[in-house]
Amino acid sequence: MSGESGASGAPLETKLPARETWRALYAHIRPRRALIALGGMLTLVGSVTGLAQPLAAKELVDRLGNEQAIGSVLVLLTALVVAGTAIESVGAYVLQRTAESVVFAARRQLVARLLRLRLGAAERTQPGDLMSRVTADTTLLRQVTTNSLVSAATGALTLLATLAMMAFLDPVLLAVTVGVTALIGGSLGFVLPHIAKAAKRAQESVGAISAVLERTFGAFRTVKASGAEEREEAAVEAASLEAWRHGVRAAKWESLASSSIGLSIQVSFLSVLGVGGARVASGAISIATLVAFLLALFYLIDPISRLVSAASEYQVGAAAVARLREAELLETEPVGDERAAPEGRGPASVEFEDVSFRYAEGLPTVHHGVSFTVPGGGMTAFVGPSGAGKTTVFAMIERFYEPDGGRVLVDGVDVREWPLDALRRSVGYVEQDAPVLAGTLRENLLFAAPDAGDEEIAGVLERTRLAGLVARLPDGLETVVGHRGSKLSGGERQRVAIARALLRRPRLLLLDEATSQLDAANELALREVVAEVARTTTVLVVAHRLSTVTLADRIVVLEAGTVRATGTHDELVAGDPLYGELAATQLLTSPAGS
Ligand SMILES: Nc1ncnc2c1ncn2[C@@H]1O[C@H](COP(=O)(O)OP(=O)(O)OP(=O)(O)O)[C@@H](O)[C@H]1O
Repeated sequence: MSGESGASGAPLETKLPARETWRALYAHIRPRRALIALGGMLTLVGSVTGLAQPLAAKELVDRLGNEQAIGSVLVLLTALVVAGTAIESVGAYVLQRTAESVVFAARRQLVARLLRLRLGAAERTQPGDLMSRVTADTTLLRQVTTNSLVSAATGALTLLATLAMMAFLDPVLLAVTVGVTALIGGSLGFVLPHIAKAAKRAQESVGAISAVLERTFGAFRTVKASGAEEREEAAVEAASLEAWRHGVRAAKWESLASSSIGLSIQVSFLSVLGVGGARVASGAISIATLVAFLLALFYLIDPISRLVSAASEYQVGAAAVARLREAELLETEPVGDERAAPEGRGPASVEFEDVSFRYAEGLPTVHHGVSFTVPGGGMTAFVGPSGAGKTTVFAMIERFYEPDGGRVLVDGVDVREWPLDALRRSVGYVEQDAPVLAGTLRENLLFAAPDAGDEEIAGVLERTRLAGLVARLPDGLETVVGHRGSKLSGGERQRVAIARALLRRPRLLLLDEATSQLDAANELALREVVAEVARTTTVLVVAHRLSTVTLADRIVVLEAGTVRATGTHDELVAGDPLYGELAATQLLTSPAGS
């Protein structure tokens, strides 16, 4: 198979209209809106309690002026401060907790979708970029779905309440304040879009870093053997630098936004002091009113800051939500109704009816009307030049891809009518490069059949001639096999993969033989395994070795996406020149066209 899993896919498009961004965002919030409302209410109550403080302070100053007792007002003021702080911190906890839940749910939901992506959709993406969407982008939801939403709501309400109180104190001074603030705050409209753009770029760069890292660690030996460490390092550094640059740019705009609030309050403060002083002198307002107004002005900083930072955070969150949405929109596999599964027993039959297929638009057609029939049981070998479409036959049986024309039938039922789970439960698939996953040997064996018991494992190890290897290993089945099974030999990896497939008790075993040469002992072991499995299961083998083909009950010769001939080894040697040539070289996959 080709289809490298490296940084081969094009990055996904990251544009989402504002309305849809909001809708996607709301979908994350919806299940937890009650808790967010509760957190918001508590925060609001906390802020309102804070807001009562200037009024209490005014009372205090008034009483001082009139030489009245201030003890009770001081107690009230202290109680307000303590209660306000306590309520606010409970509110903050509720919100943070909910934020974590939003992130958790988003991750769970995204991973559930990503694991069910169609192979074609997954191949169009960069795995590292998808990973960063699950890890980094979801984290950004934390702020935007809770804190910034609540900040916006509570900020707006507190702002209104503060303004109302200011109007009550002195409408003229309020007009001065609003005038100055609006003048400076107006510049925000210019700043916010820059934050959104920089945040999006920064997240894309984080995705790019993951993509390069995934490529590097996915092919670590190749990187080392190619002496590519420095180039890979440079690629990560370039992406990191991009992330840094956009992060710094966002920080610049954000600091400009928040300093504009500070500035507007400072200027308002001075203006109110000037205008207010004149009004006190003219007797229009009392000194206590001016003090209360200046305090209220101080309280204006908080809601305005909240509104501005909510707006900034929304811009950052919107970039993340857009990236999550794109990943969610990738096409997933249809599951199908389990109850509709055909009731097959024993070895399964396979039929291709005039199947035509290409991997994607714009790519060459791989199958040009492939037809063949394999009855249940026995072993069928697929041979042909490299690139003839042999592995693709297996991918179609597993319904990794669907034919553009014709039908693929398993047990006489179109694979598109099989529930996917049931289809794949019936099929055991051993890939060409026989991936063994990181973890222990036991974890690898149980990967496809987690419920298999020790006896069953022992039986399969015996059948796949792995019992001796396991006995030799100091930790037996608990031996850690390394990333992609790098601590096992190629032949062992292939047999571990066969053992894994057999534990699933398939009715059809697809074995994509390794092209690499195995030593004589390994090759013999593999032949014995295949011959034995073929007694109880339909075995299809993409064969690269003559020794495998000679065992086959029937052979399908593929060339350039069509079935060229079918028959037994002897029939084909006599009747098909291409097969004769392939067989003569002992190696059944010659380079295409040779
Ligand atoms: N995932 C994929 N996306 C796009 N093209 C692919 C993909 N997999 C295979 N191809 C292309 O389809 C053609 C057939 O590939 P296939 O792997 O089926 O050949 P094969 O006969 O198994 O070859 P080999 O013996 O070398 O394994 C090749 O030209 C290959 O480049």
